[in-house]
Amino acid sequence: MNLPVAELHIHLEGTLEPEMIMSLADKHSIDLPYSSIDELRAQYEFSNLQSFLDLFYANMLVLRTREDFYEITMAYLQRAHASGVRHVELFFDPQAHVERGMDLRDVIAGIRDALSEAQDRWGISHKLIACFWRHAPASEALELLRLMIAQKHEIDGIGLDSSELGFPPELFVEVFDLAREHGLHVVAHAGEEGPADYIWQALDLLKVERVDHGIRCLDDEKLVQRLVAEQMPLTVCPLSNIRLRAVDTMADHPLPSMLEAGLKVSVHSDDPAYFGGYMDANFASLMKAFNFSTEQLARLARNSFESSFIDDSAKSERLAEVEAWVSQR
Ligand SMILES: Nc1ncnc2[nH]cnc12
Ligand SMILES: [Zn+2]
Repeated sequence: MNLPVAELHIHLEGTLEPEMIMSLADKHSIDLPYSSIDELRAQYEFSNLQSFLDLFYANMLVLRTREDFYEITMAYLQRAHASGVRHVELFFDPQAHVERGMDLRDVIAGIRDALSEAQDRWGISHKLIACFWRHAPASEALELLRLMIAQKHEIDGIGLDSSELGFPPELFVEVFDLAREHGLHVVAHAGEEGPADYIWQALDLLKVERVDHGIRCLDDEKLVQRLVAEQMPLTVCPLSNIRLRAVDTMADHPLPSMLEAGLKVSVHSDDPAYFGGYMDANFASLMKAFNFSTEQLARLARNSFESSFIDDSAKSERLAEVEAWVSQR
């Protein structure tokens, strides 16, 4: 299809493919509880968000060095390039890596090396977003953010992820206030499994610029009206929603009605190594279920660039690529 898009909701650690888990475990002599890739793959059946997160956090322990972060980021960017991604805003979970003794500077340097190389090789532009865990105390996130600011870590924004239910955005007001004071962009997962109220909190208390997922907004008509009026971006992840059972089947996915309602939605891959594929697989699955028109596809692509944090002139260039794609259809 080759639709040019911005990938705005992708967790670096969620691109860790089973083959790389095995090879990194081998490289670092880490004993995994699986003896083969097939045995590992057999674990990839999820009943909800938490059942996925348990495996996701266990597997990412194989990432140990700056080179590992370079390798996983490069492998992702190569796939992204092949699936039409022209701009990426990459999430990573700093707490996961600090917790096992890594120096965050190595993590970020490895990721940044690959991002710069992809910019030179394929013209993919980028931003880097550190996501804090909502299942961990907000004081821990605050301490880490203060350190990242003091050490001038090269991040462009912060996000909020991990287990949603029981961990409302209101717990993280101080963290988000500090981030905004320092000119960082702010986004948060909200309304993936959690209630529409968490989306209100993300907007009113965290003052987010984008809501990650946000599909549960449909339970609250007033909220939908507000999101439409403000053209607040929602980064929707169709394959993720199916695999984590937030939605039953692709045919039941609310994306077409969200588009129809005038919500600023775009399509993203979340954790593609776990959910059955990258940007292209998400679009292929949507096309099979909904057979979107050229205009619907172009709207999703335009929304992705308009929702991104790239500057206005780069945004215009990317939007022109979408129009060129439309005119070739
Ligand atoms: N879908 C998701 N929701 C919350 N936290 C995550 N971390 C990685 N993927 C996530
Ligand atoms: Zn996510």
